[in-house]
Amino acid sequence: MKVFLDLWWYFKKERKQYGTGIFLLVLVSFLSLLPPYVVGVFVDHILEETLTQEIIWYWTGILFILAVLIYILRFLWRLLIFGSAIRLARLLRNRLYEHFTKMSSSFYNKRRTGDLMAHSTNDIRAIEQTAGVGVLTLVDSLTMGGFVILTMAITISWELTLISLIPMPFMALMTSYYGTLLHKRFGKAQEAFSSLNDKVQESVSGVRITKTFGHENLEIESFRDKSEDVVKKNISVAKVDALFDPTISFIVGISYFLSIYFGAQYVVAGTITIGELTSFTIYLGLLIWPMLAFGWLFNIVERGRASYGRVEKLLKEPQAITDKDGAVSIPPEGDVKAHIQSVYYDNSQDPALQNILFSLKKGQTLGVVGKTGSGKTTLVKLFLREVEINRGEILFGKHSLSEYTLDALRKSIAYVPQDHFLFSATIADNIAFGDPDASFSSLIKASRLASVHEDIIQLHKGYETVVGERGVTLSGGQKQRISIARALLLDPEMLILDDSLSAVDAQTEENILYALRKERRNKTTIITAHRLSAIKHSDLILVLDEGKILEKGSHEDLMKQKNGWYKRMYEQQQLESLVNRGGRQDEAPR
Ligand SMILES: Nc1ncnc2c1ncn2[C@@H]1O[C@H](COP(=O)(O)OP(=O)(O)OP(=O)(O)O)[C@@H](O)[C@H]1O
Repeated sequence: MKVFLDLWWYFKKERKQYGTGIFLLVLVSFLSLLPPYVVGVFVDHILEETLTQEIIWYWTGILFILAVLIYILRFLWRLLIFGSAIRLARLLRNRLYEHFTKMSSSFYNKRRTGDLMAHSTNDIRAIEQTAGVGVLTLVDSLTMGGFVILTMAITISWELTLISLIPMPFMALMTSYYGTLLHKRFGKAQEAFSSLNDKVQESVSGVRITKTFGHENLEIESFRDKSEDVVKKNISVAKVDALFDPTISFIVGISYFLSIYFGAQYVVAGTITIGELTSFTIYLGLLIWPMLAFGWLFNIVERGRASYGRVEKLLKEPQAITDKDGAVSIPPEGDVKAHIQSVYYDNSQDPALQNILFSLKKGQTLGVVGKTGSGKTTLVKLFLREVEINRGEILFGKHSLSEYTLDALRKSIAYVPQDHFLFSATIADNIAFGDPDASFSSLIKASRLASVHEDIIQLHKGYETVVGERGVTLSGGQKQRISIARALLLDPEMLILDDSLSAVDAQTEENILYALRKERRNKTTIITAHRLSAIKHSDLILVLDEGKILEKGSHEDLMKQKNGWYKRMYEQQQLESLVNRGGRQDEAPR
């Protein structure tokens, strides 16, 4: 029952709804006691031959009014209690979602997507059940059970009531035992479901690679295993679940047996009337529901407790990177001065970056190159505060990056990641993602700058073409350029292109870079690349190697360094480009 204490904050918050709902529920329980009493009255009148038409009209009239009243009250309490439970689910779902959006990439590296999806669906549903059906069964089993027992004891016979209740403690023992068993098995079933969810997510997103490697059968087999596991674990839950009803019916059956056996003797002895015994057995029938409800209550509460525990644990997971107290909320603007002594990833002993010093005037372009794994992405992620600097700082405008709110940074900086992502929406919506109110002409302008406008208008519905998983398939280069257009639409103070030109051809790359130089004259740009042509025109170029600066300067400076990495790479790439063009020198050297 601890889960009710855990949810107390919500019950307090919705106290009006829950209070009224519970009051009506208790009222219904109370009103339900009348019909068995009326049946007893009828039986005794029939036996005593005193039943008149007037008595029939009187009591059936009362029963009719009662039925209508109970009908309305039942509708109302359902609305109040279940409505509040649904709102709790919404609240928790939104909290989880909000939390997910705030978590850093290391959180997602540790967690499986399927698991997170299972928490947002199954666990929330189990909590909703606890706050709805759980509250109903708790209140109903206690009040209805209590009222019925009291009525039987007071109005008929307390001795017979005690006798009929003898089997009940066994019911409490059994349900508590089943409840514990269920808790364990439900936890395992939930884990298996998470794992299946994860498998589906992974298989669907990786279906192309699976096909390419001809691993369909292996995938199908592994999916079957997981699915089989879910079935097995759910059946083991169902087995315990299935024990509840028969156990309770059996125990209630014994109660019936005892009350009829002893009740008949009381009637013979004249202690109670036949009408009263009839009422008594009907009351006993009314006890079945509260007892069943009590059994279910354990079941529901156990599930709810497990689920609430998991959701709470997730919500308590701290955000790795948060705003400082009194952080500056004005979006940064101005020069950049980086003085990075070291940057470590959580799980790593070696620094991902060390001793990176450079300055950039507002409006300048920084090019970052280096071997794969040299730290280029890590460096640009510092600007977004996706990764934190351990020692040192980066000044952007008047303050260090860590002194701005994350919101302010996001407003100033637009980032085009290596692994671009398009939503299942129209191209227009994808581009307008950062500014849904942007005018159509600004979308076109951004697309032109990103050299993707011509490609878009060739599609059958132009900007209204749906892309992403359910839409047309675009080439890697087209997706990259749409991602660039999405960032350019914001006309950000700082634009970061993280190897974002890798999938476009040399000519398109040249066009985009030319457009950026022209349009973003006063705005800062950072470009990381493997192809040196993408950063050749930068005001400052950093060559990184194992997280350190190997070379630093403009293209001209670096070309002067004899046997330098940059010079060698540039010449090699020039040669490759020449070979690719079939030895034609007609294009400008890049
Ligand atoms: N989330 C992470 N956790 C731990 N180590 C990481 C993480 N991300 C990157 N690294 C490590 O940090 C180093 C720099 O990686 P980074 O991605 O910045 O290199 P990069 O130059 O951008 O590489 P590429 O050109 O392949 O994109 C690598 O050794 C990498 O293994």
